[in-house]
Amino acid sequence: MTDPAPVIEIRDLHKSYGALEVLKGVDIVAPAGHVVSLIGSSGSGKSTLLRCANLLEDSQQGDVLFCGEPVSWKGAGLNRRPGDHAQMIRIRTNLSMVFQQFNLWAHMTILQNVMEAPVTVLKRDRAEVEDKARTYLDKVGIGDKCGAYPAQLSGGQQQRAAIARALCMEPKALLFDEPTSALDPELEQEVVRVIKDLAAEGRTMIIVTHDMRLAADVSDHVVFLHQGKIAEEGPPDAVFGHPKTERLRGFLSATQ
Ligand SMILES: Nc1ncnc2c1ncn2[C@@H]1O[C@H](COP(=O)(O)OP(=O)(O)OP(=O)(O)O)[C@@H](O)[C@H]1O
Repeated sequence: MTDPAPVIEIRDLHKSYGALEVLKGVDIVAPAGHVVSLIGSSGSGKSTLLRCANLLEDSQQGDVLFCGEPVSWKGAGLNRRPGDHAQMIRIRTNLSMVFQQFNLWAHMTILQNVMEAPVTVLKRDRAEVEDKARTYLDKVGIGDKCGAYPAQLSGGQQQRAAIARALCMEPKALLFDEPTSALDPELEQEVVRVIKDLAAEGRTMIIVTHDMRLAADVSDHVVFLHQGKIAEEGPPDAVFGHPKTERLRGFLSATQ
């Protein structure tokens, strides 16, 4: 059976910061409903790749396609001009990102945080957005925290609020950048459960993670990045159960 149509396609992506070559020609495809996890040592370029995918960073070479449409700054003909803003917002709306450090607004309640971008950036109807926001907060298990401020929540609750905020954009795909790395182990599991539920619903996701169990449990495809290149990839059973390269075997034994 052939895979469903790709939602995200990354083709031959190259990214440098000055003389530092971080991505050296990376190809990744995330078909609709699939979960792709990116694993690899610190500094291998995982976060940079996600940031290029949703236009937080520009790349020097290669393409990022969203539902077949080029979204790299260069590929989309974007030039950081004011007129390009609308297209950038459309792309970011469809590729909603969850960050390691939650990035909630401290001066807003949890409900306001979740509603902020759909109401002020996307100009959606406030009452409809509020209904959706409450539904997504219930879904991630913190429906009773609508009126609380981020500082009044645990890290796990804050990250679940950040996931509700990403869902409230009604994106076509979710990008997670180490969503559990800033959490204590017991809080980590609350967030892992939510991500597993999203995977079971058939959401398209790319997850950068240091949590090999999470990658093994939720992924359709696992990509092992080493020094800016794909060193090995495949279904989780193969990557974790039968690693082919010495490099991946070394990485996996170091992370156990
Ligand atoms: N804005 C930047 N300017 C200069 N160098 C950067 C910048 N962002 C990242 N780098 C460098 O690029 C390399 C890859 O960083 P990146 O954050 O993508 O790695 P990573 O695999 O996500 O690492 P980690 O697992 O530690 O988060 C690192 O050497 C980092 O120092």
